[in-house]
Amino acid sequence: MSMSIASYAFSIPSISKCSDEAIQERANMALVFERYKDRLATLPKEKGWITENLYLYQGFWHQSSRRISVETLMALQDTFKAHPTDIYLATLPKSGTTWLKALVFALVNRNLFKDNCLSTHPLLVSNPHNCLPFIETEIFRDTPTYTDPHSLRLFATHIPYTSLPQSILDSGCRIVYLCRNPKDVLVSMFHFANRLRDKLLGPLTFEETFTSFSKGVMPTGPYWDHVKGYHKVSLEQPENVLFLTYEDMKIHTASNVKRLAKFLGFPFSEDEEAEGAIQRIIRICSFENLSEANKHGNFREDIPNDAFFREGKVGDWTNHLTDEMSSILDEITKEKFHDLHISF
Ligand SMILES: Nc1ncnc2c1ncn2[C@@H]1O[C@H](COP(=O)(O)OS(=O)(=O)O)[C@@H](OP(=O)(O)O)[C@H]1O
Repeated sequence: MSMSIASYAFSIPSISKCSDEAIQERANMALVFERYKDRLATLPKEKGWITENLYLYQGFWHQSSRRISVETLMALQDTFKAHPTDIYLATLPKSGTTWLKALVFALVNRNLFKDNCLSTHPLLVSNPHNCLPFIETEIFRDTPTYTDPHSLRLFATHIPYTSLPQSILDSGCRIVYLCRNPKDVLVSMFHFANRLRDKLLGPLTFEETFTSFSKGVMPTGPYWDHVKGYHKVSLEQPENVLFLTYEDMKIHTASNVKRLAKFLGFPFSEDEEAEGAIQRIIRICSFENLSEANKHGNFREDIPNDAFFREGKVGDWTNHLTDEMSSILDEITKEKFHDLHISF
């Protein structure tokens, strides 16, 4: 299925949330948590990273009582209706979600924000997470993000492939999966969790996060099963699922943005390429530009904007993992990915 930009009306999510909406959202969240509390109580649990516990549901570990949580997943599985034209950006947390959201938002909306209005480009005045929502948070909204039934809907999700709401699996919509070296995911998650973790729970040590990660216990982990689920379907249904890696995106950014645009049905014309449209998008979404735009303010009441921007580099794990830790993760990855061609 190929689309042209002209054939779709975009509704860009509203960037500032008024306080009435936020209050309503919190009330809706409380109702969802209440509805699934009995099921939650039956699930095995382990010590959490950001929240006190993680719960094992359908083979993956999830937080509870948060916007992205096991109760939200259950509610989505019960009620979420996908459209065949939806686009989902799937990632394990800390794999480059924010960057991918920015790139996809910038490329599909490129005709709305040309050079002359760059200073007001949504990505340079707001957090990419405001521009492209997670389906996990849609469940709490009274008014859906995309109100126009004909608009193309762009969503992100951390849900493992095998737990996606059935309507997404049945809809034939497109999914982009971004995967990152497990050692950099671990390090990024370690820093993120310690920033966001409730102070009453005390800080996490790197050793304990390493042990949990190796056992597969991290939000929406095991890491390896999450990656394998999407990788398998990208081989079976390449027209529906595009599999990318953060590391390759870093080295070959332009060719990957071009590939993304084609896969999503928004290919760059020769003229656009010649006039530098791809480079413009890459520039807007660079770590430097996005982190500068998100130096201040909060994404949510409990999440500062700058928590999503730390180093933005490949290989920061060398500053955190001992040789022994590195070999252990290499061994697990080799064993779990032995039949896959994924390189970082
Ligand atoms: N524009 C851009 N380019 C490259 N890298 C970027 C960019 N924006 C964010 N980052 C880095 O991505 C890491 C955060 O991961 P996620 O965005 O997946 O986090 S989240 O799941 O949405 O919470 C986190 O990685 P670490 O720096 O290694 O912690 C961010 O710094």
